[in-house]
Amino acid sequence: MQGVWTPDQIRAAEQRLFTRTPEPAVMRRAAFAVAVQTAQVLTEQTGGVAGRRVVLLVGGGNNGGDALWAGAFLRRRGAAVTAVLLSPDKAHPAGLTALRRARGRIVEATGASPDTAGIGAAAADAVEGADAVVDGIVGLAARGPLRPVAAELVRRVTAPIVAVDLPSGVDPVTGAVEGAAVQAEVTVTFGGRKPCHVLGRAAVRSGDVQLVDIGLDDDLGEPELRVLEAADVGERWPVPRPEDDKYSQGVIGVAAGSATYPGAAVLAAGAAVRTTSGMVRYAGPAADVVRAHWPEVIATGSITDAGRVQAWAVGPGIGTGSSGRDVMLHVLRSGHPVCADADAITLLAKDPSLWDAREPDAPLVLTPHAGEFTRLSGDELGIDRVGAAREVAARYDAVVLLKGNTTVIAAPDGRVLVNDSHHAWPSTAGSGDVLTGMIGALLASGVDAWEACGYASHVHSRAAALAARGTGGHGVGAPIGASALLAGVPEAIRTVRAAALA
Ligand SMILES: NC(=O)C1=CN([C@@H]2O[C@H](COP(=O)(O)OP(=O)(O)OC[C@H]3O[C@@H](n4cnc5c(N)ncnc54)[C@H](O)[C@@H]3O)[C@@H](O)[C@H]2O)[C@@H](O)CC1
Ligand SMILES: [K+]
Repeated sequence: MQGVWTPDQIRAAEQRLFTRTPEPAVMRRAAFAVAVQTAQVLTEQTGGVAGRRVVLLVGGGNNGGDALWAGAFLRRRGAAVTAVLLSPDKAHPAGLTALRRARGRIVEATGASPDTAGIGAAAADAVEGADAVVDGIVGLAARGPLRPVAAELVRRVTAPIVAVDLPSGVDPVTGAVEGAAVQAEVTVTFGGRKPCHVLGRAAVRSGDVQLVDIGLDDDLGEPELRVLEAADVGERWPVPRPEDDKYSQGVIGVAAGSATYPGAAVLAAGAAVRTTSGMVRYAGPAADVVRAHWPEVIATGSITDAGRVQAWAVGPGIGTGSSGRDVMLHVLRSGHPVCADADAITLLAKDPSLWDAREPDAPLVLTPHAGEFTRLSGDELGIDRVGAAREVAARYDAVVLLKGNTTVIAAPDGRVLVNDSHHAWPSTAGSGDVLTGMIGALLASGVDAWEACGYASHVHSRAAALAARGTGGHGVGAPIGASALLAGVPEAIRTVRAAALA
């Protein structure tokens, strides 16, 4: 599991670190790692470091200081280094001295012979001719979109960029990207990942995130967000043990679909079949169609005849009328863990009396997309998706899995898991029905609700990528439907289990 800390948490930890290790020593360690990564990028792209042209974009804070020091280290490897200063009077003094001593070149962004955008000729030439760029414009202190000169320089870069701490132009806390922002090849970050490395478009802008140990670990405290790695998921994925039988692994009930729209039922029930080896029951008007697709599912027409289950997956395609409401009453009164999706969420949002049917201690998972989330919360979903999911999770005492390119999974006690798949293959009709079946099956096998959402979400996006990219998960990929995603689930489970065993 990877931890993610807010800039405030990182700064507080840094202050404690500086009582043991002097700040300049910490900065040099950070900058050295930036230099190593830049050398690697240069070698990959141009076959070497000596004689290659490196441009440092240097803002007026310590982020720029890191870049200047990195430039001094790169001079020792023979690179030709030009620092472009965005705030010449605020540039980090010790970093500037180090670069000068190493015979780096220093120019001002808005220096002599400016062009129509106000960029000086020397800076414009340097950026245009660079083999690699180090982005030290702004780091933890970033506020709002990039200022115009910085934005203009970033737009002009065509060389690969190594971002210091985070790609300039993204919001460190929310991951929002408004206006120009660096698209990094690699981001070298220090002490702990920050939210922008794992949230939304900023995660994509970060490229490959390299975490450098600067000695902060003991001072960081509880992370703000957590990210599951393949091995975490594989380690805990339920598989049959020698002493197991079909009942001991959990029986899941699926209440989804309708006679007119049986697809949701087929997908959710099929997902449950492929997620664990326990038993799957289906209750609803699509029983015949479900049985025809999945002979292993015990299907019945009415929820009252469903038989014993250990968890329910409910909602996709059940409608928002009185029969859907009856289904909701039944599953909420059962006292078993429930994963409520789609129409189940709409029903809960429009009919608050349904909440009274819920057994107070039974875990409830809500898996809204943005529109359903708005119905639940009563507010438009803004940029702070993490805060919004946390608030709704606490309000309803439920685990909230907020769908989107970055999936946010908030527990009622405030813990948040984030799943950013760095691709969008799961965004296809029916994909949510598959996720619901997967979460339900994990709940039935006794996995904690918050963790079940994290595991299912991770495997779900992995399955989509495998399906889109073909065997082995490589290549450019082609659009998939939810059935293909579902077919990718077993291979996705194999890959996470292999990671756990490696
Ligand atoms: N404190 C330390 O010794 C360490 C700090 N580290 C570095 O220090 C950074 C934080 O340094 P600072 O607190 O000095 O702050 P930053 O360097 O992040 O930013 C400060 C500067 O950016 C400008 N700025 C803010 N928003 C901007 C925007 N939207 N467009 C353009 N410019 C903008 C500010 O006016 C200011 O000049 C970290 O990100 C990391 O790179 C690392 O060296 C590790 C150790
Ligand atoms: K930066």
